[in-house]
Amino acid sequence: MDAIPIVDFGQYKLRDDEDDAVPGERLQELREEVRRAFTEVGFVYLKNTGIEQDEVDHIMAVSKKFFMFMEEDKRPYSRGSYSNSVNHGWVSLERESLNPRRPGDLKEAFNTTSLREDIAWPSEEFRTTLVTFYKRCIKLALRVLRVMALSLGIDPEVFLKAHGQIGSEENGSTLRTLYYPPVKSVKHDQIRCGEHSDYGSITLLFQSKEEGLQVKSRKGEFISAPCIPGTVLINIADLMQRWTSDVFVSSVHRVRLPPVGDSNKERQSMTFFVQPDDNVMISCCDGSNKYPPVKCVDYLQSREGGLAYFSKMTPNHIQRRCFWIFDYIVNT
Ligand SMILES: O=C(O)CCC(=O)C(=O)O
Ligand SMILES: [Fe+2]
Repeated sequence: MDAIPIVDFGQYKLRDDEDDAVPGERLQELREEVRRAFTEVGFVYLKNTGIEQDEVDHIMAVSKKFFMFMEEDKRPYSRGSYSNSVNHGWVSLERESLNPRRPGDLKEAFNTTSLREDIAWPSEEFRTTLVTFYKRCIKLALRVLRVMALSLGIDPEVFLKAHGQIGSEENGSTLRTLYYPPVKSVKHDQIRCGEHSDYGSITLLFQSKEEGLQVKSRKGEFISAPCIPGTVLINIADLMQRWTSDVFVSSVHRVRLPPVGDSNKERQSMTFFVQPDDNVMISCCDGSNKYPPVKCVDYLQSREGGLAYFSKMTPNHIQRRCFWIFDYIVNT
């Protein structure tokens, strides 16, 4: 399978009146399709999830109001300025290179990592909109995780239990709203978002209609993953690949520049990066010893720039990480 499949999630869509635990038999077809997508491509479009395109468009419109603020009005909300939530807040243009061999990504982002009441938000509208959507994403993510466990023939609670504290300070799951501004000047090799795979368990991805997202197929070619209105694109992340002993694959993806002639087109997207609870031990779910057990928070920190990881990085990568840490220290 080379294309990203579209799977109908209607059997298990978010409904106000329904409990999360739907009998496994009702999900029979769904689990087979999900297994196929995640073992062969690592990405799937889910339709009929209960999250409608209007809702997504509205959150992007509210996010855009923030991205349109003057630089100095965004700066107080920078990532690094929230003492209890290091990953929460605004990430400025070119600040990150998801592929460290490339110059900084041509994107801005705002991470919602904490739902605490006592943190400052740029506006009440922004806060309620993002916090409400964060909670909607949790509900959908837990349903997807349940189907994934069923599709592997393991106890359906295995993944759910490991995400039992999602939405609290004991779990680092993050809703990221992204803004790709019109492209004015481009450095050599610079793109909107460099090649990378995500770190945690799964990612829920929502896009505006402007194309750019590409996923690396098993043949090693980048295939385009456009917005299909009304669907949610879900992908496997690295910790889930490890957890499933490489049965589910975490695929590399990127966001290319707009085609010449469309460079004034901005783009928006939102990602909900789902992670297990910080203190959960992740051991291969098939009972094998393919990878030794690892504590979730240790794994994620090593991926996000822990010292142990420095030995594997290129000088360019180390330089960027040091810059990020310096930035964090200066801002706190
Ligand atoms: O903007 C997109 O479509 C994808 C962004 C992404 O892959 C990420 O932030 O991890
Ligand atoms: Fe990603």
